[in-house]
Amino acid sequence: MSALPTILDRICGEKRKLVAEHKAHRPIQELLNRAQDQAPPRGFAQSLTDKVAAGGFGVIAEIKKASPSAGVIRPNFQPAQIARAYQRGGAACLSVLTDTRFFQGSDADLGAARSACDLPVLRKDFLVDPYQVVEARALGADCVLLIVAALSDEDLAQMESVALGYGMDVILEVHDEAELERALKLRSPLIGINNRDLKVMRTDIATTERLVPLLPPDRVAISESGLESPADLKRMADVGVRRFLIGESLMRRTDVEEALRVLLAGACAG
Ligand SMILES: O=P(O)(O)OC[C@@H](O)[C@@H](O)c1c[nH]c2ccccc12
Repeated sequence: MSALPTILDRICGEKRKLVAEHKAHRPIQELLNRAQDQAPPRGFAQSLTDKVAAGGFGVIAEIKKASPSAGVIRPNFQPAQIARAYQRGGAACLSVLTDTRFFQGSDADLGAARSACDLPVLRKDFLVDPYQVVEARALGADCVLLIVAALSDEDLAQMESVALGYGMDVILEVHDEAELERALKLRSPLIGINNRDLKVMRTDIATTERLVPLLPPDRVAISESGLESPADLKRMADVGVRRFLIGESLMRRTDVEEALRVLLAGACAG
């Protein structure tokens, strides 16, 4: 019995073809050399922890022009400007969508955002091959996201070890109990609980509330997707979660610095 392909299957299928093309154009050795030439990663997990230790929230603010679920989110899209505004607004880290086909992002967006500020940057893409992890470091990325639903245990372990070998941080993204169990067999302490089900694109922040009690004490949760208001962040803080990945609700606002500042101030008050 074969289930219908999900959106995640489609995206990852296309990604595999793209990676094959990239490999033909740019041999891995060239990428390895470029990755080797990069300055060391800016501490991504550390930056989140610093904000939390100071009594605040660690926000990974996302730079994203469009998404499959929402279409175009931000028509006037200037990654460098947004990066600086996010930093001024209190972000701990940035996430930059580099997928072109579904999110209208690019590798160049990551470079532009990262060189415009001092924040550590997550390369947000659908990684299906270790080649893309090396590519991420060659682009200057400080962290990669590995989507447990999209990868075998072997691929996860291999890609994680390449990233950790470069001193990058790794977010292991899960959406349910079975995926969490697989993530816990890996080494990275950062567990991204995606409130959005990438198979059907439905979002419910109760997902974080359900999964976070299952995390052992040596892992830290990052609640991802669908977070919009100070009340949402307070609800997450009530179950002990103080690290967030926030995109669309900020990207829809003209002044993202003000939007982030207001969100954080509202969540910290009362
Ligand atoms: O825009 P939102 O709802 O605030 O969500 C941000 C982020 O969590 C979301 O973009 C995301 C989480 N995991 C992903 C994996 C691939 C692409 C995108 C994502």
